[in-house]
Amino acid sequence: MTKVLVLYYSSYGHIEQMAEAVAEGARSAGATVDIRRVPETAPEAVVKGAGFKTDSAHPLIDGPDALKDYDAIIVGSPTRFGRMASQMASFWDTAGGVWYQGALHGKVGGAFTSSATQHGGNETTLFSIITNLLHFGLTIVGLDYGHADQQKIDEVLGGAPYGATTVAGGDGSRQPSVIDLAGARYQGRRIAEVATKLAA
Ligand SMILES: Cc1cc2nc3c(=O)[nH]c(=O)nc-3n(C[C@H](O)[C@H](O)[C@H](O)COP(=O)(O)O)c2cc1C
Repeated sequence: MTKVLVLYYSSYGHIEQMAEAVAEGARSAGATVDIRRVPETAPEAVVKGAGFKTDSAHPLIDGPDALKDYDAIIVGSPTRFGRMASQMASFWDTAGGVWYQGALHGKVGGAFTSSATQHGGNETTLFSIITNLLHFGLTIVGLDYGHADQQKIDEVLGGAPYGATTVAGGDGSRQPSVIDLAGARYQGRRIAEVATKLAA
């Protein structure tokens, strides 16, 4: 059975919700899915001062070698100054041994993100994740226009051909919408389907 890892970091829960939707989509394609977080690396004073969410039902990933156990790896991170969060980059920066072994070559990958504003850098964040994954040899699957609602313009929404996104608002009060979550599910399903086909 195809094994999918949804690996994420989330300070305020938007990416956590998107991760669950991505996982749902992958499961709907028949895959076995694990959702894992990367460790918090911000100082305690920042975590407390900025009100980061510290509780989660999802366990931490058991080190970089755990990446080898999956057919597909889908990475989610909030936007930080137009790129992935340092917490996520920091995890990948410990995976040099996995890179050296070429252990992820040919696996399927994808990216999803959240930003405060619609044009605050979510697409460049997706590409910062995708760039990282390409270095490890993953074959990237985005969010194709089969998720047709990404073309709507009558409401604020996330979603780009490069990956599922959501828009949190300047104060973080906007939650992932029905369409944003549908995009995340669609991408999860598509990635699991591609991974299953490549493994056949
Ligand atoms: C240090 C920092 C930098 C950020 N940079 C951006 C940014 O460049 N563009 C943007 O739209 N939002 C930015 N944000 C807002 C986050 O992207 C937003 O809080 C996040 O998408 C919410 O997702 P989460 O609930 O999963 O943490 C930033 C937030 C922080 C704390």
